[in-house]
Amino acid sequence: MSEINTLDPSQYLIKEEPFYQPVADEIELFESGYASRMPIMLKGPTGCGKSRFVEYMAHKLGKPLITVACNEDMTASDLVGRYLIDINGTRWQDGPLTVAARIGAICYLDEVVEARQDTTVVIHPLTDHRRVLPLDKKGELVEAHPDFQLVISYNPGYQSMMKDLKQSTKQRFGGFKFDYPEEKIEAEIVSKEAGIDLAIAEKLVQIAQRSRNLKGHGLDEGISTRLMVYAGQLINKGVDPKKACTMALITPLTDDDDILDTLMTTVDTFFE
Ligand SMILES: Nc1ncnc2c1ncn2[C@@H]1O[C@H](COP(=O)(O)OP(=O)(O)OP(=O)(O)O)[C@@H](O)[C@H]1O
Repeated sequence: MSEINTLDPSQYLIKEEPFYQPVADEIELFESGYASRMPIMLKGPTGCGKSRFVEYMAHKLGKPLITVACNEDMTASDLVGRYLIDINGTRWQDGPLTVAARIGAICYLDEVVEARQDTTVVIHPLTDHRRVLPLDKKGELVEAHPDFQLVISYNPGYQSMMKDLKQSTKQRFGGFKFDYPEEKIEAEIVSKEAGIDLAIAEKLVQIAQRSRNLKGHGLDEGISTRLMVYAGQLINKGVDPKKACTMALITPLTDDDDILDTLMTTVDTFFE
């Protein structure tokens, strides 16, 4: 692929408005943060709407969105770029962070805490008054486009001493604390996303809430909104609700047979 294509912002625009159900005043606050291009951190459990929120905001602001799923094997070069060798010799290829800084995209680093600390520090000069990205290997200093914004997410539940952001990284961001929405709102989200009756969505939420009470008592995480949407989609396709719950809500959650039995009993009380 030629570099011209990589730098075409239109390919990163979100064409259709994603459905996002606000929980409080996060939309207005994010807009205010964006006005000063404040780097933003989204904290919260898996599948609670963080990525959807960023997609929605990128669409609302009319800005391209470049998302990077971070992992522990990721190096700074994966973000910034590297030299590649091909038949024509050596050429530089920008990484996603560099592309975003050049074209003025919102760059979303999902699960940033997974990346090693020596990788995360590359964002430092981009997230203070300098707004620059040094490409050391290339000998170039990229000045961020005026529209560029950095957004990161992480799940504090997975945090350990080894996997945490340095204070010097944390204190470069404004933050939003996400959680699963309150019952009524979550049922509306599941009903709308999966195309099922509100009454059925409410039952799924009840089951999820029971599982969330088991967090720390045999479960690392309770059932997420995402899994409920999966269950709802199966029900929408005519799958028996009990089977849908087993497949989408219960089986992926744990390998502990006792907990699986407990959760299945909960499903039985809501769906005959
Ligand atoms: N407020 C919301 N409005 C609309 N849909 C939502 C909302 N919250 C959750 N969802 C639904 O839940 C799904 C999972 O949300 P999302 O992918 O944003 O999770 P996440 O918090 O980014 O998770 P992860 O940390 O695992 O990446 C979405 O695809 C969407 O169907």
